[in-house]
Amino acid sequence: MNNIDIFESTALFCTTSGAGAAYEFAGLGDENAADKAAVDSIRSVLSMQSYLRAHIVIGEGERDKAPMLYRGEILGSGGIEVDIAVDPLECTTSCSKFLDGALSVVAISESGGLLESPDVYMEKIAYSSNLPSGILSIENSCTENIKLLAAVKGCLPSELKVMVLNRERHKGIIKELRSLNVRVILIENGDLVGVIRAALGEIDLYIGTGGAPEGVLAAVAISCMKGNRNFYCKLQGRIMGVDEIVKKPSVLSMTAVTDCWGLRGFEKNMCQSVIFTPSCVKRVKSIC
Ligand SMILES: O=P(O)(O)OC[C@H]1O[C@](O)(COP(=O)(O)O)[C@@H](O)[C@@H]1O
Repeated sequence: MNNIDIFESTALFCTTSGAGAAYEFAGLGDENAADKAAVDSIRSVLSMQSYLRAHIVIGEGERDKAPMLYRGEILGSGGIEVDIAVDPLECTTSCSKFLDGALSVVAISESGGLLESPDVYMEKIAYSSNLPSGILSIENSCTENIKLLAAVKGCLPSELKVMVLNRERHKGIIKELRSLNVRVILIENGDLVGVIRAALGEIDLYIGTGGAPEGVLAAVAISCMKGNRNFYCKLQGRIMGVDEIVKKPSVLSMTAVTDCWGLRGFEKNMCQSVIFTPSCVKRVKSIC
């Protein structure tokens, strides 16, 4: 087994375990209990590892004071030194309400491979990896980016589908999109999958401000895709692309707690995951 295979199986083990633990609380209206179950379960999986020494660089949960794996926490008793970015339960609200979109997510890289970031907000734009790099800028107005994207795609702004988190802070962006007749996909939660879907070309653009942990995890997925890495972000005043966030070959595993992006939610010890590695992107079913 090479390192990437080890990272892949460990990441999958973590997310299937986290998803199963969170699922116990799906629909019970207690976000923190669901989050804590996923956190505890992933922590115990990583603590058991005798072939990894895991350094947590992203442990989502600081911003909303949710249970979390701590940035700087070291788990596992030895072997390969790795960086881990983890969102034990992405879309906690969706899990607590038994709505679509809840996932358990873990990324693993060789030591020093992932950006270490606090759980703060990050501005993000993402578009298809089949389009040229750098045609849009996080510094442009939304209107400028839409006009540039429409010109490169040879279409009208009204033919573009743009995803935005439905938040008060995005009122201005949504107003600009409406004035251009763009089709706006307004989501209540889950910009991690939104950014990945834009990079895969399933939607034309993801734009807006969300969590930095979700941004780093999305960058890992995009670092594994063929083509251009069209994800740009602004974190604490610094503009970055995927290469500044992911510096070494990395893997990402996402397991559905509730139905999400074509993955069936956890059910009778069966779970569905999507795994991104430098050589492939695949969907897998496992028994847990
Ligand atoms: O809800 P906020 O504060 O606008 O933060 C946006 C972030 O929340 C999410 O929608 C869900 O994250 P949580 O599971 O931590 O609630 C993320 O996808 C997104 O990056």
